[in-house]
Amino acid sequence: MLEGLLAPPHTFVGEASQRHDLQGLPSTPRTPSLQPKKNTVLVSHGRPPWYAEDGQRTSDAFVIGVAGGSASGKTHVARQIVRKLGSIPTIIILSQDSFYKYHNEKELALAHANLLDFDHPDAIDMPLFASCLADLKAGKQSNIPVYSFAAHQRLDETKYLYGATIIIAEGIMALTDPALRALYDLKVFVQCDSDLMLARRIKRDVKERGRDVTGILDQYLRYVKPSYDNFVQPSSAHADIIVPGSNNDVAIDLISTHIQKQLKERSHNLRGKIAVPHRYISSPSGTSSPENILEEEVDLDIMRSTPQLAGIYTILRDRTTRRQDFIFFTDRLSTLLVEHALQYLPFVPKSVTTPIGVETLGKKLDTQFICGVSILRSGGALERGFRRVINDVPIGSLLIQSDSKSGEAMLLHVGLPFYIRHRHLAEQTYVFRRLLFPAQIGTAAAAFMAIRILLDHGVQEDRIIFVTFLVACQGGVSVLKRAFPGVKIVCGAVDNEMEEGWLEGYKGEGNPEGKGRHVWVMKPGMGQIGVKS
Ligand SMILES: Nc1ncnc2c1ncn2[C@@H]1O[C@H](COP(=O)(O)OP(=O)(O)O)[C@@H](O)[C@H]1O
Ligand SMILES: O=c1ccn([C@@H]2O[C@H](COP(=O)(O)O)[C@@H](O)[C@H]2O)c(=O)[nH]1
Repeated sequence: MLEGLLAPPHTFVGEASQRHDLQGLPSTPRTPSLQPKKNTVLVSHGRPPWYAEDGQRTSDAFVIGVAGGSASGKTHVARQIVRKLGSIPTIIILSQDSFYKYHNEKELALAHANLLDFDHPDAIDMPLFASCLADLKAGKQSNIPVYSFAAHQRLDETKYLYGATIIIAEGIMALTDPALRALYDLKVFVQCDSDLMLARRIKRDVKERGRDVTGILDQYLRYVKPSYDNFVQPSSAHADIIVPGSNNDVAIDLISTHIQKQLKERSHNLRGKIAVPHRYISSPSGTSSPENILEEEVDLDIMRSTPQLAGIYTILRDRTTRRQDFIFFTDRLSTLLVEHALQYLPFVPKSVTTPIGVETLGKKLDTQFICGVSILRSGGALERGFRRVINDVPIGSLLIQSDSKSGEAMLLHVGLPFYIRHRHLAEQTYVFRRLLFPAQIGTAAAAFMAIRILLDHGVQEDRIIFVTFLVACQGGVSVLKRAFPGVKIVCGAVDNEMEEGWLEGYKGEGNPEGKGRHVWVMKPGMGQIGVKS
């Protein structure tokens, strides 16, 4: 009995990362709903690899700090930069407003009477702002606070963010704090006339923040203007670029060009490096079979072949197999694989008393922290087996696809379970195992990316168990093990390697002239698993 195979209670706070497609956005906003949202990972066409062949991250996110008075146009500048950058894979506009401190009853009463100073640097939780920004810059996840302007309060939820190539941190105090300034690659100050800022603030706060004109003016004279003069305006001395608060298209063009140049210098082509078969495997000596090479040199756990296992694979490879049989045997195979993979979970001795009163020593699972992550869409087939073997297990998903032009793996969606999203859980779980499910390891590019994502979140390498139906390319899997030696790879079968090929006449997305397409194909005669769904 697998006692203890229960998920911890799901006390979810915060949302999964929301992603917004920027493709097709007009160059000037038409409706507010088309504005790039703050505190959300904005995705254009997917995120290409952000790590090298050795599995290590190649660079931090590029961070821009944008400061200026209230309603000077900081958000407008940030959004225009996002629009101009268009094809940048992933961007976050991180707002300092999220980091206003929690207010007690007394402070709330003052806030609603416009008697609380929100414009002093102490009103903002600067250490939290800096640590969230530092995590995001370093490619880690962050669960940032959510603040309500209408309620003047930090809410009981957080927002999960992960995976930005560029971060624009904006706020009135974005340049006042030395710890924040140290995180920026580019510092921008938006300079605007005070009367224009006041006029804009009245319009905006009435429309968007549930305020009345008298209250806005009281607050402005008491706190906003003095703070601007004492703290905000002086911080412009730290800026690399001063941008005007209106008619600022030229300045935004210059900033965008600078960012593009910086990113170009950091870019690289990963796939060309990791998809080389046999790159790290010495050539087979004598009669070594692919299975032996993989088991000995790559430390792969290939399930022992039994007549029943061979029978299942034969059915799955048979082109005449009916759809319902294919699904049935896929489920059976996934159950066998997951049962086999459970050996990597920690078990401790447990003594129980039997119905006839005899004490007997057994085992019990020594962790509650188990979850699954599927790589969509092929990994979905293994989920059923996983659910059958482990009760109530949370399963997340990653959508990773190859770019039609470059062949590079592209991350399109991250939907991770609660305790991978929260770093303190991921890091403290010394008994934690994560099961990761691609159906088939081919070039390993998607598997490589999936492992990097888990490591970015704080999951320990030796607690990642990679379960797959088929290893189809020796080169791919060896590169994977070379980069992440601690990861366990469990598979049911090994097929001959895949070949890189050129599909002549392919006409489609990214290739309108039909000049052909770079593809990976199985060598002639090889069966395919997981294509009949
Ligand atoms: N360059 C600009 N041209 C026209 N209107 C602008 C410009 N910059 C900002 N605004 C308007 O001013 C208001 C406040 O701008 P916003 O970017 O929200 O300010 P901040 O983020 O600095 O508080 C918004 O209604 C915005 O549309
Ligand atoms: O509960 C709150 C918190 C803040 N404010 C005011 O907001 C601005 C900063 O936001 P911008 O988007 O940069 O304008 C600041 O001047 C505070 O006075 C608030 O009114 N209520």
